[in-house]
Amino acid sequence: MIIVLIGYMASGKTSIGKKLKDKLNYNFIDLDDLIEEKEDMSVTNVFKTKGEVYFRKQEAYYLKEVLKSKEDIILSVGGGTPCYSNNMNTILEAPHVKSIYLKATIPTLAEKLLRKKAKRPLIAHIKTLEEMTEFIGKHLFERISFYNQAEIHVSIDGKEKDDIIEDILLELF
Ligand SMILES: Nc1ncnc2c1ncn2[C@@H]1O[C@H](COP(=O)(O)OP(=O)(O)O)[C@@H](O)[C@H]1O
Ligand SMILES: O=C(O)C1=C[C@@H](OP(=O)(O)O)[C@@H](O)[C@H](O)C1
Ligand SMILES: [Mg+2]
Repeated sequence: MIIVLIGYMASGKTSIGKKLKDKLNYNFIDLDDLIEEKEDMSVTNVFKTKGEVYFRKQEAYYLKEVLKSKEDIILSVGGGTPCYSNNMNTILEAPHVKSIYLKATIPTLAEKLLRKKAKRPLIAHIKTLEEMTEFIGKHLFERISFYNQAEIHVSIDGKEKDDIIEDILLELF
């Protein structure tokens, strides 16, 4: 089975995916890390030197490549992955795939992202909690219809990573 973790930036896709992999003894792939490895460049530098459109093309290409695998994989995608290039349908239609939305409220995301914005080119320029809250409000509104299509929804607000993993396991098995 391939378990795909989706959700907004800083909802915990990468870090929860890494922990879940150890629990389930699955392989782990982070789509951003895979792109960085293939491009031999950070996501920030791909955005800067090649542009977002190029990044989205690579993202869609490597998503399809990973979903072809027959192995057990936890796949953490980027926050934008489900929202471009028909990728959400690709995820939903792939055989042996379970999609999980790590769902968070705007205040949770704004507070986290203000501290963790440096490596996220879409929000790195945002300075105050107020601006971050306004940006996420608009951005999440554009994206939520994609995220909501995931088969399983798990709320992350106020939870430790281990509690989120428990909730995911309860939903999965
Ligand atoms: N439930 C949580 N409690 C505390 N910190 C968290 C939690 N989930 C994620 N984090 C931290 O928030 C940051 C962003 O998480 P990350 O896994 O990179 O999110 P994503 O891949 O969805 O952007 C990381 O530093 C991570 O360790
Ligand atoms: O939301 C987005 O469009 C993006 C999210 C990032 O991944 P994380 O959600 O893991 O931060 C990364 O793919 C890139 O910076 C674009
Ligand atoms: Mg990530």
